[in-house]
Amino acid sequence: MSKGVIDNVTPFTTFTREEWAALRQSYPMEVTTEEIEKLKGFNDVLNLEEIADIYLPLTRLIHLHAIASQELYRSRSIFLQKQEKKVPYIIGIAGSVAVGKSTIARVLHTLLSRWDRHPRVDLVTTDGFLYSNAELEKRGIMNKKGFPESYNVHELLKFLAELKSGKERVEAPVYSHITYDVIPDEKQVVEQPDIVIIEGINVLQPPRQRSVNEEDEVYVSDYFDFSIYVDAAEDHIFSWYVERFKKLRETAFRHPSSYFRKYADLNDEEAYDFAKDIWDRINHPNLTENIRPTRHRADLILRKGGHHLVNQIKMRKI
Ligand SMILES: Nc1ncnc2c1ncn2[C@@H]1O[C@H](COP(=O)(O)OP(=O)(O)OP(=O)(O)O)[C@@H](O)[C@H]1O
Ligand SMILES: CC(C)(CO)[C@@H](O)C(=O)NCCC(=O)O
Repeated sequence: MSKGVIDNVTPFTTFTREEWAALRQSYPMEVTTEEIEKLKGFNDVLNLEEIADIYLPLTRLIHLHAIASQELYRSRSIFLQKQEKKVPYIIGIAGSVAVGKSTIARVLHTLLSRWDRHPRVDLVTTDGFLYSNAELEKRGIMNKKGFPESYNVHELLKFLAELKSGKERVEAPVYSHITYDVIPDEKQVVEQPDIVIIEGINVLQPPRQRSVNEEDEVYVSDYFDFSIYVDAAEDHIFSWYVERFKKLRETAFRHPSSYFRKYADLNDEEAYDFAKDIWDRINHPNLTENIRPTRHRADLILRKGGHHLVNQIKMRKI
């Protein structure tokens, strides 16, 4: 039985695409031309109706949560009779490799920045917290990239703890999909954000080792104010993985420092076989063993069908 359902009682309310899209009418929400340009800039096949029907209501919901959380914070400061440091509202986005997490994270980034109450939105991917290839080789887990043991979770927890303690300037390591490795000495600086979106396959995973000291047993998601799991049928995700792999032959794989340089000239059939091999050996087992089991920890589950169109939304009631 899944963790999200106990004796047929579920903590989620389910919306069809149509029911969810209708929520948009409760508040006038439009996307400006400037926002459309920004969204097209990072993904030119994004469907704008999808932005309007799915992501505008979602950002409105998150906006309401973020405002309520700011109010709660203010009341707490009054109760404690001291001005606490400003802390960001943190959103986690989880899901399989190639399910579309970074695309959704960027859409939310653009749309959430529109509100005066929380204009400073930052986006951080947990890819930067992967161990370097050299370290993965040393540990003999180069073929486990993306598995829980391939991340420096301690560093990720430290980063989140610093953010949530109101530290003014926090740094995160950066990963390159071109060199297929962490970039040495490059850091992403996050300064006094109102909202931080943390996107990665591992963000809802439990600690790997049980701690001797219970107080040390912290989940990455303990730092989240809101979390989203992006879901889709395996065959869709696999086809998006293959499509992206094929597209990368014309772009990232041609880059002089690309790790996959030698694959830039694969024909379609060879590219399919190569992508399928990586999928079968690494990303698919990771999805079934480590990623999908975290689905019901999310506050919201977005389920996508063909063409990346969301066809169902589950929202946590409590
Ligand atoms: N809403 C969308 N509309 C059209 N294409 C999309 C959409 N979302 C994602 N894609 C495409 O699907 C592929 C996977 O998307 P994306 O890179 O966002 O996934 P991801 O979950 O962040 O993957 P990874 O974990 O490997 O970084 C990309 O080729 C992307 O362009
Ligand atoms: C960096 C991750 C783990 C997550 O984004 C993923 O894109 C990845 O590189 N997985 C390893 C197998 C592969 O190359 O697809």
